[in-house]
Amino acid sequence: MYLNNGSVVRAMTIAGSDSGGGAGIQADLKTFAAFDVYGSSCITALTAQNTLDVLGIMEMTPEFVQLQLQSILDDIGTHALKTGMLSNENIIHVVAQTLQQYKITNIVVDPVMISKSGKSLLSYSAIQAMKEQLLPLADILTPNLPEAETLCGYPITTFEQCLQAAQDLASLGPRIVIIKGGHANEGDGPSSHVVDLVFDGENFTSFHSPRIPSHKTHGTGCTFSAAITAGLARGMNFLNAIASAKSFVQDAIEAATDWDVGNGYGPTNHSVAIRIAEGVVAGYSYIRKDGGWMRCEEISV
Ligand SMILES: Nc1ncnc2c1ncn2[C@@H]1O[C@H](COP(=O)(O)OP(=O)(O)O)[C@@H](O)[C@H]1O
Ligand SMILES: Cc1ncc(COP(=O)(O)O)c(N)n1
Repeated sequence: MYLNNGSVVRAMTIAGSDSGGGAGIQADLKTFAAFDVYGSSCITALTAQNTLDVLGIMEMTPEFVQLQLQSILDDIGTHALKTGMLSNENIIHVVAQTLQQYKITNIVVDPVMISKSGKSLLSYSAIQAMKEQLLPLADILTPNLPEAETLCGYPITTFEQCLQAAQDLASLGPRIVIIKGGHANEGDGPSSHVVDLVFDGENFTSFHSPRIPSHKTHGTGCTFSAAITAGLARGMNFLNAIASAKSFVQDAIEAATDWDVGNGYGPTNHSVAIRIAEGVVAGYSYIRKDGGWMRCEEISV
């Protein structure tokens, strides 16, 4: 187990259970283990789910969510924490309250709303609670494109709109916003690269990787945010944590391309070695120019 100053490094996830094992709590704990980080979990809802569909959802009561959080935080503690499927506003409320009460740091919020199979994982009425109560506590917010559109309230179809959306989301509280590009250009056929855009309140960095032509992408968002959380728990700075997470997800999709697990959006393969920011991910930084942003320096973290 990875040690930091002699202490076992711990990470925690607050999310829904995916009975199929590809997303949610199950993906998060597999990712923490791959990063050699001890993982604990608070389950917000059970889903009866496979790679084709979400057949049913059973929500926990807010009281039981709170009890799980207290039981972990009073004893085990955590160096970083992520949220995934939160299901409703009452759960969001107790989660936000408890994170403040225990002064949790290194909080990654993955604003999970809809499964790859198209089912809602967050009630519509909970979106405002997420914006008002949870986003101000987030160190890192990781929406995919449809989630960023919902939180912003406008469509994002161009790179310029994506730059604007990241700034608008940062104004709601998170220190760092990453808009993930897995869903880009879905209407006109996917592009050859997946670009994840990072805004830290002042500067933009974009991470580019080849788009793997695969349907084994169930749980990629959960895996990505869990990998960032594990990186933060291990003491990485945010860019290194994001770079390591992106290469981990890429390798996990690649390693699952010939898997026969399920008949729909198959899970990724978490049994891949982690690469701790070895200059493997190409990215770009941006400078302000003529009232807009210009891509300039190529970076590798
Ligand atoms: N086909 C793909 N090839 C390579 N990377 C991908 C692919 N699809 C998604 N990713 C990566 O997986 C992560 C999750 O992206 P995305 O699919 O947009 O999120 P979500 O799973 O929340 O919908 C991002 O880092 C993204 O770059
Ligand atoms: C419990 C749970 N949490 C999150 C997701 C999102 O993952 P995906 O978008 O890949 O379906 C999911 N399907 N189930």
